[in-house]
Amino acid sequence: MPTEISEKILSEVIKTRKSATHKGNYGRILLIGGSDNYGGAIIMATEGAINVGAGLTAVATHSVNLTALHARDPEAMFIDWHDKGLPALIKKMDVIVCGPGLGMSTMAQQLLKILKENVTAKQTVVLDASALDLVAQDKNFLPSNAGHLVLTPHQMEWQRVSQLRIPFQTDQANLTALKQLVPQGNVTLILKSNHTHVYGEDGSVFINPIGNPGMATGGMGDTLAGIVGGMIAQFGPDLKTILAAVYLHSYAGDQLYEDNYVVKPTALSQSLPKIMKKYATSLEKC
Ligand SMILES: NC(=O)C1=CN([C@@H]2O[C@H](COP(=O)(O)OP(=O)(O)OC[C@H]3O[C@@H](n4cnc5c(N)ncnc54)[C@H](O)[C@@H]3O)[C@@H](O)[C@H]2O)[C@@H](O)CC1
Ligand SMILES: Nc1ncnc2c1ncn2[C@@H]1O[C@H](COP(=O)(O)OP(=O)(O)O)[C@@H](O)[C@H]1O
Ligand SMILES: [Mg+2]
Repeated sequence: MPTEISEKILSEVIKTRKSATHKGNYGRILLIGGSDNYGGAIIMATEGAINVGAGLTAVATHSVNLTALHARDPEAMFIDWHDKGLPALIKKMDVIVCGPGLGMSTMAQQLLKILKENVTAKQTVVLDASALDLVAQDKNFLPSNAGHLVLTPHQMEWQRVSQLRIPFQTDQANLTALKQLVPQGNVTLILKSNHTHVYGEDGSVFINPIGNPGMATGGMGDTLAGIVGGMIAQFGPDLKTILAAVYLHSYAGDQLYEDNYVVKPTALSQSLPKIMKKYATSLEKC
């Protein structure tokens, strides 16, 4: 039986910031995605990362998205995803989120190749959306040389990757498929649904008991990918951080659903700093 994630995970993971710190202490994250058709996806992922408090956020996307990105989120740095400086930038990051709005083009495939060639064991890679669809087409796209991998498929994406049709996605079958996909085991699977399951490196299984159908809106998963990446950038790649990110996303969604028919992903992101402040546990002041 999976263990229910509970509210206490938020105060366990979210820490009050010490005075003697700077942006360099809260992690560097790069988000790769946003084709000329799907710019909104990478912007929503970026808003997730910024609003959970990633120290430095950079975005590699199609140049057509630059103005919209900076108009909404001037906190984010931008690099054209064709830029020759991308490999060097990847090397500087703690976390790389790849996939929201990436698309399936030759360029998208090239970007996954560049990611795999430049990522190291010190880094965490979060793969979402199109990046997972490309892995489903060719397992060689999986950057398994990263220190830690986090996969965030919805059930249909997981069907494509694992070859398990949705009715057959039981916990046991999912764990077996995950082991086949990443034999070295440095992977966490966030299998999204109305009650998301999380599969840890050690074979542990968790279920998210909260969330609501107001969250069934395009961009909600892109936002989660950014939240997961931003939380890992700042609190480290432990399973607890990942569970807190999943819970926080749904908790924020539930707060908004109390008096909204639909939960807009951008509104969810904007509500995060206030919620996190409430759950921050005190550290000794320095
Ligand atoms: N504003 C934007 O730019 C947006 C861009 N998006 C991007 O569009 C690309 C395609 O992703 P999509 O997910 O839309 O398309 P997919 O075709 O990969 O999956 C969506 C379909 O899967 C099925 N499905 C079954 N179980 C599901 C579950 N539990 N959750 C969700 N879907 C389930 C549904 O029929 C749904 O229509 C990705 O790159 C994605 O990031 C989407 O994230 C939506 C918003
Ligand atoms: N009915 C629902 N109940 C709870 N959570 C939901 C519901 N529908 C969607 N969600 C959540 O919204 C997110 C949707 O992710 P995804 O399908 O990848 O969206 P997108 O690709 O459009 O950004 C997931 O985190 C999922 O758990
Ligand atoms: Mg998605």
